[in-house]
Amino acid sequence: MITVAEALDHLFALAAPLEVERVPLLDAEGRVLAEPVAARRDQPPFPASAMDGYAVVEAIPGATLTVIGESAAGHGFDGAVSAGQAVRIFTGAPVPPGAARIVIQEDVTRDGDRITIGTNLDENAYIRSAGTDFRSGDRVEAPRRLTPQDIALLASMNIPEVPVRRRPVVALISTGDELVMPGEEPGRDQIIASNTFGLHALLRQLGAKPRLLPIAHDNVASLETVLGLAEGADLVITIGGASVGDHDLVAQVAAGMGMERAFHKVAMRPGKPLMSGQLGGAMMIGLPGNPVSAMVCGHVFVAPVIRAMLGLPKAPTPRSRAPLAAPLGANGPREHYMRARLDASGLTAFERQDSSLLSVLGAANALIVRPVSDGARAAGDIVDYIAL
Ligand SMILES: Nc1nc2c(c(=O)[nH]1)N[C@H]1C(S)=C(S)[C@@H](COP(=O)(O)OP(=O)(O)OC[C@H]3O[C@@H](n4cnc5c(N)ncnc54)[C@H](O)[C@@H]3O)O[C@H]1N2
Ligand code: MOO
Repeated sequence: MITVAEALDHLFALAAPLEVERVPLLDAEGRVLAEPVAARRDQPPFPASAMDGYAVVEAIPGATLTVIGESAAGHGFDGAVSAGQAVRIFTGAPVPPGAARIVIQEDVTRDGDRITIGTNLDENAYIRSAGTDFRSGDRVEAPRRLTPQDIALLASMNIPEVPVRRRPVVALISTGDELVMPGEEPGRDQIIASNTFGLHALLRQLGAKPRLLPIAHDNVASLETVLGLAEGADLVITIGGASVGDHDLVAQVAAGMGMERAFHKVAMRPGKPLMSGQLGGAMMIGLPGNPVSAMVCGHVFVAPVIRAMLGLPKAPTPRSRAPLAAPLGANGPREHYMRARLDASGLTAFERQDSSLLSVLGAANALIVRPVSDGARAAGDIVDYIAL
């Protein structure tokens, strides 16, 4: 069995960044910017007022000035201001040449076209110089996943379209005679397919395009048919049938269809029967069927693969560190991803860690990562975890 780190290296070797496509800014949220983008203008493009008030050369307390015109946002004043004069100005409007500061209207009394400057002045100049936000040519660097804040910045830079990585198309295949879809009537020995749904949601969150294929039965012909339907996907994910039982046929069938296997079995818990390889033009990952195993492998392996396909750095799912709120026994020979709850007192692993328990996974907000052969841990010890 290989380690989790070795498995990730194999997966990264198979996961190439996808092509670049251009999308309108309105469709760019959550997409991964593929190339740096440069601002097409300065912002603000002119010195702009930060307040409603009067643009003046100098603000002498008690002085009286003549208002010679108005500068509003979108309609600047056509001229300059000289000593003894003021231009009525509003937030965002161009500051006329000659003006050195804005006196806010709260500090002024007005009588017709005359203003008198108050004696207790707010000293701020309230002028935003041209380019204080960004200059033409300033860059938004790539790769980065675009946030709503990034979209606002790019719009301000006058960039209507951005280059992003194509979303990876991921075929999701559940395998097993015992499975029916949610909403269907299960037979006596049947259960509901849950893993495909959890992974579908995870893949969407990661920015992939999941395609749910029909459930494959536990026989060679059915598996071949459904794997055939995955044609055109960038990544094929099978769920279940990965272990050693008589009906665990995924590795055998995939091999028969020409899969070049990179590895099968990883020293982790849950998730041991994980496999991966190259199947035709697609990368393939075979996930274990136990529901928690499939979801944990989704976070630990599928997520980094999708990020790599999107052109983000090839890196494990980020870990954080926190103290244990309760002690933990020693770990065995497999890296253990323990379902846990993180709150103000620290991390508490759930009592029940069986890999079939989706109710426990659903209650967890963290996976404590126990290294191979980690000794017993006391409350207060700092450990690694993955946030869920
Ligand atoms: N003798 C051994 N038995 C098992 C071993 C082993 O090393 N030796 N490994 C165990 C481990 S660890 C895991 S994990 C499971 C995984 O096996 P498979 O990948 O072959 O999964 P299945 O046998 O098909 O299913 C396991 C379990 O999960 C349920 N399942 C499967 N798919 C779904 C789905 N899409 N949605 C919901 N539930 C699903 C299935 O009904 C089974 O209950 O093998 C152990 N056995
Ligand atoms: O590795 Mo299995 O995934 O422990 O339940």
